[in-house]
Amino acid sequence: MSAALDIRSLSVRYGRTDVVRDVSIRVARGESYALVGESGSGKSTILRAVVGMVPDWRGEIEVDGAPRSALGQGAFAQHCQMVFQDPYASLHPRRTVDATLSEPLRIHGIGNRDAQVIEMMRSVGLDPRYRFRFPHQLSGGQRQRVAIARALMLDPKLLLLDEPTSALDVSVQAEILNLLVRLRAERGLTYVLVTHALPVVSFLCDRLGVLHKGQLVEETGVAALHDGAFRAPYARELYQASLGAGDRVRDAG
Ligand SMILES: Nc1ncnc2c1ncn2[C@@H]1O[C@H](COP(=O)(O)OP(=O)(O)OP(=O)(O)O)[C@@H](O)[C@H]1O
Repeated sequence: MSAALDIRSLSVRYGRTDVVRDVSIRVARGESYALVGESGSGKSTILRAVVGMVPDWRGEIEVDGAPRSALGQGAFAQHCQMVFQDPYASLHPRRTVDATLSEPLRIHGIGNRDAQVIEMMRSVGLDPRYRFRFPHQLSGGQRQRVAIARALMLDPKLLLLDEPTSALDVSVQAEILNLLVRLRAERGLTYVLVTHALPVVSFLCDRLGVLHKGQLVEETGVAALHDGAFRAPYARELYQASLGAGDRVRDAG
């Protein structure tokens, strides 16, 4: 069976600098995979390459068995969507929740939009009476629920999550993480998550890849976050630095 996401020998350059070097990652359908590593290691760049937001890249990217380049923008949007760190920046300030959620349906010529918007709002835990509110009239957590809802409107199976909770208050982070766990189970989603927070990885993911200076230095199951069984020295360092944080998120989650 083809993978949800198959990245082979991906390299990305900004100007003359290689920021991602020869990275291969295969994420199975229904799996939740985390990319971790220090700031600037190239995590977000990999997600951006998948969604076509970097100009200078080499390698192969397949989504659901189809080469990224063979999927037009419309078809790609039905397979894969990205959720960004800051929902305030990623939502149009002058669009209501209704306008934001109906737009993908309108672009794709999908009818029955009112009912679908209301159903999706319920599905992400947003009261439908917020339907005609603007982003500034919502809390941070509600805004991130709108961003997640927007990503799901076309029923894609692959979600790329770029630090989806790190811009939120700690109390709200747990709510959004729980929502992501529930949505994955209900909809059979595949996640690729970028984060600095290893406790979030334990909570949400099955497997993780450790990036260091643009290279994938280790891939392992999340059990390594409990027993510390990392092989690569850099991955061990990252794990040691995170010790103690796990209990806090497990309690919150
Ligand atoms: N548009 C851009 N132009 C030039 N360099 C960029 C651009 N975007 C990112 N970079 C550089 O590419 C490298 C990788 O950035 P990237 O955002 O992928 O890292 P990251 O691991 O996601 O970091 P963080 O955890 O801080 O978000 C960094 O050195 C960054 O400065």
